Amino acid sequence: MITSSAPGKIFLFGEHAVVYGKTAIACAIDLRAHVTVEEAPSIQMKGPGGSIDLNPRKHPYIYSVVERFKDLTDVTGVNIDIHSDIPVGSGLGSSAAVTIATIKALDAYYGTNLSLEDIAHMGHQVESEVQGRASPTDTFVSTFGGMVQIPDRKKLGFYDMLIVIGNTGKFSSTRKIVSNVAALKERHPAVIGQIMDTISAISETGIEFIQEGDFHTVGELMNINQGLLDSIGVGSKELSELVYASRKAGALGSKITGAGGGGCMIALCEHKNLSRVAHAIKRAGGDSFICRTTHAGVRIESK
Ligand SMILES: Nc1ncnc2c1ncn2[C@@H]1O[C@H](COP(=O)(O)OP(=O)(O)OP(=O)(O)O)[C@@H](O)[C@H]1O
Ligand SMILES: C[C@@](O)(CCO)CC(=O)[O-]
Ligand SMILES: [Mg+2]
Repeated sequence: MITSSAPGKIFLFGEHAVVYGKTAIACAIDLRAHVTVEEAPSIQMKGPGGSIDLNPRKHPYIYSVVERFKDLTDVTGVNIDIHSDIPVGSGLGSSAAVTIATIKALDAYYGTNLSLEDIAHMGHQVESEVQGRASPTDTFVSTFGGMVQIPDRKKLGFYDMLIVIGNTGKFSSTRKIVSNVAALKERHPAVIGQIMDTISAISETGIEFIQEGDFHTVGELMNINQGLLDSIGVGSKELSELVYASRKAGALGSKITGAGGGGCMIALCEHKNLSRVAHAIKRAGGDSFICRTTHAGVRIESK
């Protein structure tokens, strides 16, 4: 029996634009997906009512991972059991964390000796297949941990940032939102293209201020990024309510994280107003919790 785990993530800047090769900054967080694999008569997923055979409609990410292992090795029966701390369909990279942790667990189980680069690459292929379009961000962060710049695949230094996550509790499918943005871009290529370029410029400017530790300016840039996310149709009334409540309570900046449409927003805070912001998000109807950024990427927990 082998157990692995991989982290979820937040986007400080650049979701959606990064799907079109623009710059984004994302960071791993201390919510993880845990995957246990053990010998079984067929390829199965453990569920609440017992184990069932792996099904591409019910388990698209895991199915795609297993299909890729069939190209690498002789895939024998295995039971896959997922326990994840990461809310599903909420912008915190649950799909990537589950995908990357499963790749690592199967790699150890079948002895395929994949490098971290191989794992991130396979994870990106899986997300691209299931989502239709995907940037390498979520799978890269989940593999390597820490703060990263995409598409350069560059690990930035570690910055201890105080973040409150606000969850609207509304499920959103990244696949669907990404395809809505693609359709909008097709209808208005020049307009949306320029918005994507501006988001890229925000990410690049943001890196400088993160490195200087000027979090007031980082927050200001997050607010500008939020306005542009709204403009490409990935906001919602509930997300905006949490964003404005957090700013009124003193957040330095706040924005959607991940695909949007529902799911989570993040608020960058100073120590003195962390709990005020967390309470304000709750009063505005969201669930809220303080998030720690983490160095730790994918790893084996036990063998
Ligand atoms: N604990 C889990 N067990 C099984 N499948 C999961 C689990 N968590 C996530 N998934 C898979 O990931 C899908 C959600 O991924 P999706 O990309 O839409 O949202 P997300 O990854 O949470 O958010 P984002 O991509 O915006 O960061 C689920 O529908 C499911 O297929
Ligand atoms: C919306 C998006 O930019 C982020 C999802 O976490 C999609 C992607 O990068 O694949
Ligand atoms: Mg996802």
